Amino acid sequence: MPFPKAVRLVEVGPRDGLQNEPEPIDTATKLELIERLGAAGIRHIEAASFVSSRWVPQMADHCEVMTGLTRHPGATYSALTPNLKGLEAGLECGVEEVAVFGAASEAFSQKNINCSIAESLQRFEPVLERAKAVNVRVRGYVSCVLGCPYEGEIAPAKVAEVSKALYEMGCFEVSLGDTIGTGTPFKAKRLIEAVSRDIPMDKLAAHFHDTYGQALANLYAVLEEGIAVIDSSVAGLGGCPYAKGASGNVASEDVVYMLDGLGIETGIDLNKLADTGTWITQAIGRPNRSKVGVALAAK
Ligand SMILES: CC(C)(COP(=O)([O-])OP(=O)([O-])OC[C@H]1O[C@@H](n2cnc3c(N)ncnc32)[C@H](O)[C@@H]1OP(=O)([O-])[O-])[C@@H](O)C(=O)NCCC(=O)NCCSC(=O)C[C@@](C)(O)CC(=O)[O-]
Repeated sequence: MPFPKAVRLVEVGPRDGLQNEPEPIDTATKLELIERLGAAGIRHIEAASFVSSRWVPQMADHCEVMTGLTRHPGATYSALTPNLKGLEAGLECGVEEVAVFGAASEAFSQKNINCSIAESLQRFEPVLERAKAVNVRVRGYVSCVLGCPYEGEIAPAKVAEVSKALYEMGCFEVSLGDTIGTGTPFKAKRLIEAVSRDIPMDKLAAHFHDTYGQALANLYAVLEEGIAVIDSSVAGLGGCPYAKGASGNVASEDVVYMLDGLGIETGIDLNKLADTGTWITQAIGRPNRSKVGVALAAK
């Protein structure tokens, strides 16, 4: 299949990137991060998470973030909502798009959201119904699509089954999470082949972590399959609190640099994005995990 002409980047840095930070990050820093990402041309930003603050304290200021952010024209600011309680809280704070998150691994589902895969799908149904009633789009995540920290290998058929359930429930897009970054390119291709039998390619997204340094190679492989939506995190921030050792998402700067080189449009200003990566890593005292970001900063 030819490469897509354009890719939509979903920036998950403010949520996936920051949710695991041990020290509290003030709301003003999160808001400035979101503003800078918007100014760099990113038009889809996952800004917060309406989960239990006992489970994920870093996301406790979700409402202040959603109500305080500066909206760029044409941009969408979304939030995670694992259940109806999360959705109702999000709606009160003006969320315009939400995401439910399940897993292709039973053990990960239990650790992450405290229920089985089947129970999670039951929890998501009322979220989808209520969101539809108020015209809020729902994205669906599937974690552990290329490996699980507790169960090891995960069969593509299992990922396809959970993804199909989310899509049939009404999720407008299903994002496939290589939560612990163990995937490799052929495996990533086989995964997309399996999942795209039931879901149109343009309703799928790749959400790859870079723990083993494979994320860009895996993205190249799935671009060849026709994937045109990529999740990434500025400066490669992040890691999942329920996947020990998981490092951040693939760095947004690295993805944009690769896509620019392939002649694939993103609408994103790489220099502004790289400046944002330099700024946020200095602001929170983290190393910049974007090779492109580091290289551009050194120029
Ligand atoms: C899902 C729950 C809430 C279930 O948690 P639970 O304990 O099973 O839920 P519960 O219904 O039994 O409620 C227990 C308590 O939590 C409260 N509660 C219940 N729901 C909410 C809510 N929405 N917001 C705030 N509070 C909530 C509820 O009110 C109650 O409070 P209490 O009466 O004990 O004071 C919990 O397990 C949780 O918050 N988990 C956190 C999961 C998480 O955020 N994980 C990281 C994000 S996923 C990820 O990073 C992967 C992804 C998406 O990036 C893709 C990839 O890379 O793979």
